Amino acid sequence: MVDAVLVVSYGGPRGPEDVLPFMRNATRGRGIPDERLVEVSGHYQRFGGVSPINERNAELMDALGEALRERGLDVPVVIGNRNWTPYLADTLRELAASGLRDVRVVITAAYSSYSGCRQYREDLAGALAELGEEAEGFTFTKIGPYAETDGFVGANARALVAAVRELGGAEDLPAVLFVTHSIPTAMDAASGPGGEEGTYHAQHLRVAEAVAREASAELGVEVPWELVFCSRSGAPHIPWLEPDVNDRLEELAADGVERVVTAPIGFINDHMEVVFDLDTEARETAEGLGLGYVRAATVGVDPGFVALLADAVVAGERGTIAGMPTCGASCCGSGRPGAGAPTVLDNEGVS
Ligand SMILES: CC1=C(CCC(=O)O)c2cc3nc(cc4[nH]c(cc5[nH]c(cc1n2)c(C)c5CCC(=O)O)c(CCC(=O)O)c4C)C(CCC(=O)O)=C3C
Ligand SMILES: [Fe+2]
Repeated sequence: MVDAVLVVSYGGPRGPEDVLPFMRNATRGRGIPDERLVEVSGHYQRFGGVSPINERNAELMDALGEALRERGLDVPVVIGNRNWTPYLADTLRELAASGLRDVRVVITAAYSSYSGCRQYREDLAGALAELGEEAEGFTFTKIGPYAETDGFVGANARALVAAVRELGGAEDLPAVLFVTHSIPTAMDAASGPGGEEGTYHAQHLRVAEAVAREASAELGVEVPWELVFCSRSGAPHIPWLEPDVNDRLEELAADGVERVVTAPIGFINDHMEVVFDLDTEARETAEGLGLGYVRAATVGVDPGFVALLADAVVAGERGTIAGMPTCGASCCGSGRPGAGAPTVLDNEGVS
C-alpha cells in the first residue's frame, strides 16, 4: 500500500524577511564564509526575496499527482523541506495525524552526492527523531538518484535541441556548456554507492554524453560539449569542482567561439542557481564578451521526466527502473574530515 508521496526539497525564501533566516539555516555548521552568505542573500533580494523553488516544486507536485492518478495511484502528494517552510518535521507530523504512514519519497535532486542524496535522508531521519513517538509506523521508500535514466536524459536532450535551434541551429553550431552545482572535491570523492570514486562527477559526464548524443542525432551534427560548474562556496583554500562557468566563457571567447548554450543538467528545475548564476551572472559575462547566449530549459515538468518519477514511485524499488542506482545505507559521505558515521541512516525504512 502507498498512502502518500512525499517530495523532499531544499526550500527557499518566500519574501525579503525570509532571506536571512533561510541563509542561516542553509549555512549552519557548513564552514561558509560570511561574505558568501551576504553575497547569496543579495542574489535572493534581487528577486524580491523570493526563491523560484517553491513555485516550481508546486508545479512538479501537480504534474506528478496527475501522472500517478493516470497510473491508478490516487494519493496526496505533499512536500517537506530541509531549510525552509514547510519543514520536513511539520509535514511528517501532518502525515502521522492523517494516518498516512507508507510513504514514497521523491527528492528534488537527481545525482548522488552528500548534498543531494544522503543529507536528505539524514534530514528525514532527523525529522523522525524530532517526532519521537508520533513517528512510529512510518515506512519511507525513496526513489532515485534518477539522473542516469532515459526519462531524465531525454528531457534534457529535447531542451538542448530547442536551445541550439534558438541560437542558429546546426549551421551555426554553438559550444555547449553542461552546467551543474560545484561541490568540494572531497564531497565528490565520497559520493555514490561506495567504492567507486567521484560518482557525482562521473554521473554528470555520463549524462552529458548521453544528452549530447541524443541531441546530436536529432540535429544531424555532432554537438561539441563540456561540463562546467556554478555556485561554488566554501573557503577559498578548499578545492571545489572546476571550471566555473564564467571562467570558461572567457576562455571560449578568447579562443574565438561566438555562441554558447548553457544546459543546466545538474538542476531539475529553475532554482536560484539557474535564474541567478546562469540567467543573470553568466548571461552578463557572455554579453560582456560579445558571445551569443541561450540557456537551455531545465527538465521541469517535461512529460517524459514526470513519467519517469511516476513510474519509479509506482514501482517502489529503485532497481526496477533502468539507470537508477541503489545509493544505499552508507552512500554519499560529506567528505568533511571526521564526519563518517552513518548512524542516522541506520533508521529502518529510510532506504
Ligand atoms: C549538489 C548540490 C545541489 C543539487 C542537489 C539538490 O538540489 O539538493 C544543491 C542544490 C541547492 N542549493 C541551494 C541553495 C544553497 N546551497 C548552498 C550551499 C551548498 N550547496 C551545495 C551543493 C548542492 N546544492 C554545497 C556543497 C554547498 C556548501 C554548503 C554545504 O556543504 O552544504 C547555499 C549556501 C550559500 C552558498 O554557499 O551558496 C544555498 C543558499 C538550493 C536552493 C535554490 C533556490 O532557492 O532556488 C538548491 C536547490
Ligand atoms: Fe546548494
